[in-house]
Amino acid sequence: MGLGFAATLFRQGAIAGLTALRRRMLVTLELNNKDRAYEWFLAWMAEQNRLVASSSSRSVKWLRSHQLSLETNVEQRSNGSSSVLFRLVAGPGVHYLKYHGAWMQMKRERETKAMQLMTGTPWETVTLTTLSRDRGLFPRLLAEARDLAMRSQEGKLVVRTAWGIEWKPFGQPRRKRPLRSIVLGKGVGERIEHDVQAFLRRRQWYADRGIPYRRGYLLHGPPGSGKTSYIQALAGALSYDICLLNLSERGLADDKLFHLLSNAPERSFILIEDIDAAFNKRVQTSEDGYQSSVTFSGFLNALDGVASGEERIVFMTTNHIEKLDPALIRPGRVDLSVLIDDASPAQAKTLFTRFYGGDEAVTGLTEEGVERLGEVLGSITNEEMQQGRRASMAALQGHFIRYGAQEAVDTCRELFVDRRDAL
Ligand SMILES: Nc1ncnc2c1ncn2[C@@H]1O[C@H](COP(=O)(O)OP(=O)(O)OP(=O)(O)O)[C@@H](O)[C@H]1O
Repeated sequence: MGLGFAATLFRQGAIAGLTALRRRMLVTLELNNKDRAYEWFLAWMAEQNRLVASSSSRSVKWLRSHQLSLETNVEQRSNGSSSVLFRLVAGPGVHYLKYHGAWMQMKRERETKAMQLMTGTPWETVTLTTLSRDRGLFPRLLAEARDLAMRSQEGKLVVRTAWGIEWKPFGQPRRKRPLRSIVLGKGVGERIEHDVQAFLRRRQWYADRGIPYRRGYLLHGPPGSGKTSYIQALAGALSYDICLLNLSERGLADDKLFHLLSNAPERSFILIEDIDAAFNKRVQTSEDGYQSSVTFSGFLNALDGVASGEERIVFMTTNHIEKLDPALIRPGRVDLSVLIDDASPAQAKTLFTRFYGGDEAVTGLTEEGVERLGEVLGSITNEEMQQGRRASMAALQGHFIRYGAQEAVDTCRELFVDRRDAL
């Protein structure tokens, strides 16, 4: 009996001792996939896996990951083409690494029974454990992971879409499009750009007057005139992201919409395209007849939002401004409304020069081509244009991609078609 008692006492003592030792000696960090740092950390691990294999990692000298998961991404190259990339990330299980001389255990766990209600993805956690007493180790590691994530987005445009009540990146960050590659009517682009810049400079002015710090823009005009392209290029030029909101998305309801608009990531434009299709009868119906549960008044409420000091910039586009409810376009919801029209002869000429100007083989032709293009376009009378004989910038772009300079000029008149039904 005495022996048994002593053995139990010893066991309990050992357990308590071990727990105390673990508490004193081990430092643990838990990350879950609700946090942005979670993705950054996994990407950092994947990168270290690659670097350690080629002995070029500066901070990690040793890494063993036997369980890997595959992540497939599409990357856009600078010439516009894209390629599929495979990335091996640390899968669920235990991994070991040596970071700045300290051994660490990394454990990735996936909760299989419970899901995140709004997004339908399983809960995941990563637990990092180390014996090192250096308290700065984890912050340093996370900062490295964050910097790596930021570097991979530098010079790129991140487009996010709503995923439940969260904004998640849609595909890989895209190459930014230069603002000057969008050729708009005289002063049109500058007007929008200056307005946005003036708004961004006046945060304090809004705060002093207690006005909600938000601004709404409506770009209207025929299809293919560059509305969406301009907004994306402007976001890129100002190093903003785009949050693309589709109001006819299944499962989107007033409360979720309100949450999404109130919790958009900082430095992002919220872009709502074809707003006329969404609410022209104050009911939201998608192509297959599905009626979204977003109501018109719910949408207006979400646009107005809670009066917080958070910056919010909303861009809406439409082909049919006349179909919009006046309640939607009143100041406060739409502060600047701009017409982005079909190609004027001047725009067509600028686009022509952009296409063929840098091409050595046709440089001689370019000036002459622009002249001739001007003549051809000039021969389309104002009356004809008013009758609807117009060409969209998208059509001109397609034409210039298809033909050489000479042929493009010779055949461009046929681009000017009757677009009255598009207007
Ligand atoms: N003003 C422009 N300058 C240069 N390219 C243009 C311009 N307008 C359109 N394009 C080209 O045409 C294509 C379609 O443009 P975009 O989607 O921006 O038009 P949109 O006005 O938003 O059309 P929609 O109203 O149908 O959404 C893009 O590839 C873009 O490069």
